[in-house]
Amino acid sequence: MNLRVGFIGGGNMAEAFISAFVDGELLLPSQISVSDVLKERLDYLKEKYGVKTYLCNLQVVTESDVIFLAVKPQVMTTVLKEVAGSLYPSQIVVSMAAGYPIRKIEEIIGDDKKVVRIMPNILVKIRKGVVAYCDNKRLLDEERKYVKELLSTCSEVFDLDEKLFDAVTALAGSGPAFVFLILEALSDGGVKLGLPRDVALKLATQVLIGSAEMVRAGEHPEVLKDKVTSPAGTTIAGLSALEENRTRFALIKALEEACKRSVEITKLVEGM
Ligand SMILES: NC(=O)C1=CN([C@@H]2O[C@H](COP(=O)(O)OP(=O)(O)OC[C@H]3O[C@@H](n4cnc5c(N)ncnc54)[C@H](OP(=O)(O)O)[C@@H]3O)[C@@H](O)[C@H]2O)C=CC1
Ligand SMILES: O=C(O)[C@@H]1CCC=N1
Repeated sequence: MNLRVGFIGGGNMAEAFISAFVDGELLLPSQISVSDVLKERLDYLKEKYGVKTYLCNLQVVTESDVIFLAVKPQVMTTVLKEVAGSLYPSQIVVSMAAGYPIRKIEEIIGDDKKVVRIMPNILVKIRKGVVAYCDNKRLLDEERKYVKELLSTCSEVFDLDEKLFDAVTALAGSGPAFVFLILEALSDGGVKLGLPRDVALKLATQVLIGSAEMVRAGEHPEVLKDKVTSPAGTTIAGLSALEENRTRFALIKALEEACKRSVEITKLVEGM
């Protein structure tokens, strides 16, 4: 299968996918079309990736077999109502909007349409993302396979029940922002101790990458943590400060709050 792919909304996530698809040579720029309300944004995407761009969302619908909806959840209802009459049951609609359920999409465009809901993260841009995947069972096996292949070129794809999407949104969707904050804070700590800013950021980044790689290689973080921590040494002094400041609790709470917000967004959009 070699389908035409469209994006409605040409913001951060659309660019992350476009960049991954084009740079990964999975799709030709001529197979990709994008629409947005901002002409400057479209000019930027056309110049950088060579994709086709339109101010009209319906043009993307006309030109695409797979249509990614990459607008904010609060804009989804308007966009879905706009495109509903132009969609064919053969087209595949892929929504990445946080908190926007499949049943709401079907309510607007019809439950005869092929609908996929994903929760990606910004790391797809460098083809190291994760994507949670579910669909409304209307896709043919080969279509489902194609969409997942497309997504797996830039991410690890997890088949998950839609009821887990609020939790996945918190951990995987929002997660990179929490990690960027941690990286920034570690760099600041280094600067406070006298390290040059660029050295501090590079050290913090390498520590994070290496630590994640060790966990990925199979050892549990708790075991690894103990290997770093000498009796009466430096690490336990630092860990003790983290515990005193309830760092674990703060991270758990961050995920709970992000998840709660995803549920709130669902309630909000269901009233639209
Ligand atoms: N950013 C992330 O890391 C992640 C985001 N998501 C989801 O992806 C979706 C997109 O997020 P993100 O890329 O960050 O958002 P952005 O705001 O960066 O991109 C959305 C784009 O859509 C444009 N837009 C607004 N209204 C319309 C319209 N009616 N028709 C066409 N385009 C329109 C916006 O223009 P303008 O700015 O002028 O409004 C903007 O350029 C969201 O639903 C979000 O929940 C999911 C996982 C991760
Ligand atoms: O902040 C948000 O709402 C979006 C969804 C997950 C990441 N960014």
